[in-house]
Amino acid sequence: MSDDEADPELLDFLRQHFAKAAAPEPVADIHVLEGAEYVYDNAVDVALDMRSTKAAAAMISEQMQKKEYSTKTWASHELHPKAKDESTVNFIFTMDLLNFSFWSEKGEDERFAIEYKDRKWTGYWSLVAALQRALDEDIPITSSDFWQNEDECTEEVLKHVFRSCTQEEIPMFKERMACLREAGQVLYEKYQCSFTNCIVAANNSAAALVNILATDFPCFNDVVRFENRKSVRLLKRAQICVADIWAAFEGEDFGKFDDIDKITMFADYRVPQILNTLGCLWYSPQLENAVRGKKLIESGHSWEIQMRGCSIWCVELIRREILRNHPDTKINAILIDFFLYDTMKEMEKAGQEPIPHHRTRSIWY
Ligand SMILES: Nc1nc2c(c(CN[C@H]3C=C[C@H](O)[C@@H]3O)cn2[C@@H]2O[C@H](COP(=O)(O)O)[C@@H](O)[C@H]2O)c(=O)[nH]1
Repeated sequence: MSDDEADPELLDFLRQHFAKAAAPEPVADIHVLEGAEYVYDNAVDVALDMRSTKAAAAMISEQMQKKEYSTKTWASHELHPKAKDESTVNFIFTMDLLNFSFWSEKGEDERFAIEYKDRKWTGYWSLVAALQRALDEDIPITSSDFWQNEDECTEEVLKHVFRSCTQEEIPMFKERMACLREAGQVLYEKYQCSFTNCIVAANNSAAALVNILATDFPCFNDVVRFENRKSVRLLKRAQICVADIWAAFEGEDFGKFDDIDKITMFADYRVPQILNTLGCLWYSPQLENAVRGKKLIESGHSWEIQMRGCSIWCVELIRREILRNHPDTKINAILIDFFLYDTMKEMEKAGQEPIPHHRTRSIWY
């Protein structure tokens, strides 16, 4: 057994110990869907088109079957870690701490990009490439001890980790450094410096792990106030972190969750774009003009919340429609989301973006 592989007896002992010590209140839910439905019911600038949503469900179900889309697809991505051990858990935690706001207003050749394995990587993949490159350079970028060590993990070292091969540096560098410092501090204070202890404390509950992330790590607490009257939990990075672990471990070992289907779509800036392209999401003329004009939409603006909330609700309706036609399907909101994101990236690569994604700069997605 390699050092990294978890000893089942030790895991059980830790599970018992942490399950008692740090068990959050019995978690019924992550309360994301109810907030998304509220936003959908009260949205005036975004609407769902049911006919297109039904058609999308049929297309997605058929395409996912054809491509044999499953949790295995996650590790098939060239840059994603393949090892089924603690090093991958730490990689995913680091990655999803920083998995936000890669978009740029510069052209394809000037935008922030990471050079790795003789290729230029942009967007989300630039983050994954930067982390892999740092590990290749023996920089312990996925270690929370390192993040906490201000003598070793200096701003200069982090600038080196995220150095661009263009003139544009990574967006929100300072916020990313703050996320690492904060997470390192929380892991030190509450989880013996290891994220795997958060997984053990969640006791095989995806909802519990999402709530641990949202409660104990402020930079994961993606909650908005919709039109000053309702607090809505969107929890995009907390949810995608749990989903990435579930997919990377194919639902086993560190990725074993009894309630994984409580996880919703991850409200980012790519899936709303493809849902709009598929005709599922409709924008009011003012909103459509703002998106097409690549206007900056402030984080927390009603338009932004309507696009994010209605996207979560739309993917839920797609999931229910697929389940209605295929009662024994394994397809859940996570796999639908992963499929839609990957499909949108293929369209982007082919230069087929009928409408841009919306422009909001924030650490939440
Ligand atoms: N909803 C959703 N959002 C996702 C992803 C991913 C990548 N997940 C990988 C894991 C399994 C999948 O198969 C993917 O290969 C990144 N993002 C978000 O998109 C934005 C980056 O966009 P761009 O700058 O164009 O790369 C940014 O907000 C980032 O947080 C996803 O899957 N779903």
